[in-house]
Amino acid sequence: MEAENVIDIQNLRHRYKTHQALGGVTFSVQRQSIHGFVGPNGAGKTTTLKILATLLRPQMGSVGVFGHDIFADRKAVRRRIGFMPDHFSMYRQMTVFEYLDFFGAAYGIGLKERDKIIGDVLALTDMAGRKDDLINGLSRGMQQRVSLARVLVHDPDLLLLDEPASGLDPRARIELMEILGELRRLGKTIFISSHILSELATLCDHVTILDRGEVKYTGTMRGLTTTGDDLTMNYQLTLRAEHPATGEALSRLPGVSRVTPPLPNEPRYTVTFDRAQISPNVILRTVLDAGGEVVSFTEDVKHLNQAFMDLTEPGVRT
Ligand SMILES: Nc1ncnc2c1ncn2[C@@H]1O[C@H](COP(=O)(O)OP(=O)(O)OP(=O)(O)O)[C@@H](O)[C@H]1O
Repeated sequence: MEAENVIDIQNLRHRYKTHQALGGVTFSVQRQSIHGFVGPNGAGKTTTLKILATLLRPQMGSVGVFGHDIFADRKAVRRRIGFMPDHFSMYRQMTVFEYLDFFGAAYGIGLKERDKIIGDVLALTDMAGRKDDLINGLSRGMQQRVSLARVLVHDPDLLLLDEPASGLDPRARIELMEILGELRRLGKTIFISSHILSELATLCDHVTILDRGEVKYTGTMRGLTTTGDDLTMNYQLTLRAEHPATGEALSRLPGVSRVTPPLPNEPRYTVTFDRAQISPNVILRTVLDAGGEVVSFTEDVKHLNQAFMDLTEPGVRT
């Protein structure tokens, strides 16, 4: 049986001469999740990714990938990971096909099989029409896709992507996110770093926030944005027109601790409740029974950027 977690990091520490880059990092990544790894400049993201990619030896702590020790079993780990660094490597004078063929050969894939695999990864990254183009002449977004295609050539189970969306325009970024969503559907686990939490919000199901070498949050994306302790919830209720009877009915409900009155000319209420005692469905039914005409009823999530600011400290670590 394979380990439940694809990545398991326990108390990882890493120091560059006098500088402590990672100060006891612990988190895990579940199979077939898209796990965001977010932190400001100098947080230690690239250091962690390089360790996971077996390019940097961990100094203290334990790092397991698919149940293998990252250092003792590094050959077994390398076969199952695909690492995309934060910069595009050389080989710009090659065509897209030559580049992928080169890496396929380096992985020991035979000629015939290579042609098929390269065809598949070019189709997946939507680069089939560019296979004879020189890498040098491609846009940054296209180079990122080639870089991703390269990582896929040996069909790894875990993708380690260091800031793949940096420098991309909004369209290229959205297209990249769509490709990553497709890769997850194909059964891959994706660990992806970024400076920007909101950039990963719709893509990732889990996130770890790192600041100055320390984990500030690790868990579900949803857990990050629900307010306070996990049982207290806030919902925004917007009515077509002000309707005092609805507000009164909600205030009387057991489990509802607060109903903020609507602003003048804006019939929007914030309903705070304990979800151990009452469900959003019961609240909505109460509103309808009271005669309120509902325009929307949605969870009021703490804004992602605010969550990020709350968890990380000001200033850049260099
Ligand atoms: N080779 C190195 N020698 C000395 N210090 C280093 C080295 N590599 C990284 N550092 C330092 O370690 C800390 C963590 O760097 P790292 O590159 O892992 O952070 P990061 O989160 O990836 O940052 P960024 O988002 O800016 O790329 C930083 O303070 C950085 O200056």
